[in-house]
Amino acid sequence: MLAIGSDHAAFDFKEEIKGYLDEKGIKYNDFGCFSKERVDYPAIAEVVAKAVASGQCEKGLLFCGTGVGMCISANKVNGIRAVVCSEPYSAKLSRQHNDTNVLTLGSRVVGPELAKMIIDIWLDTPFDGGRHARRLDMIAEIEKYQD
Ligand SMILES: O=C(CO)[C@H](O)[C@H](O)[C@H](O)COP(=O)(O)O
Repeated sequence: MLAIGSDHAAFDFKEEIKGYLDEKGIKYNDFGCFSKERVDYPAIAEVVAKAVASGQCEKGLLFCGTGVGMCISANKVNGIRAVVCSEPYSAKLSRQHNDTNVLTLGSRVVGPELAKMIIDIWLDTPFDGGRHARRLDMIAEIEKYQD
């Protein structure tokens, strides 16, 4: 189960991606927003990130105008490794090396077809583990100091 969310800037974009996920038979929980009325992206990022961090959802997809605000906000939740991507290479490597669990995209940056390609490769690429796991452990240690 994916957790997905957007602000108003990416509402139509989210609807298009939901249709794509439906075609592929990928289940998701939409945490909003539910119209084009202006909303503040941190509120959406927080609920999606917490759904992932708690294990309620396996991974998260967050969309806003640039993907940047969603990425910054999601990464404030302990256990979240969010990446903003506008091309598939970083999406793939973020899974292999960083085990990212939230992908953010900018509806004002990437078109829907490129977005679908990025989402596909991000969802399909496993974490490599090995030396990369040690580095994720180090990131988790940094989180502990913030409590
Ligand atoms: O948070 C953002 C930038 O990092 C997103 O792009 C938002 O969608 C954007 O800031 C919304 O801006 P608006 O002028 O309120 O549409």
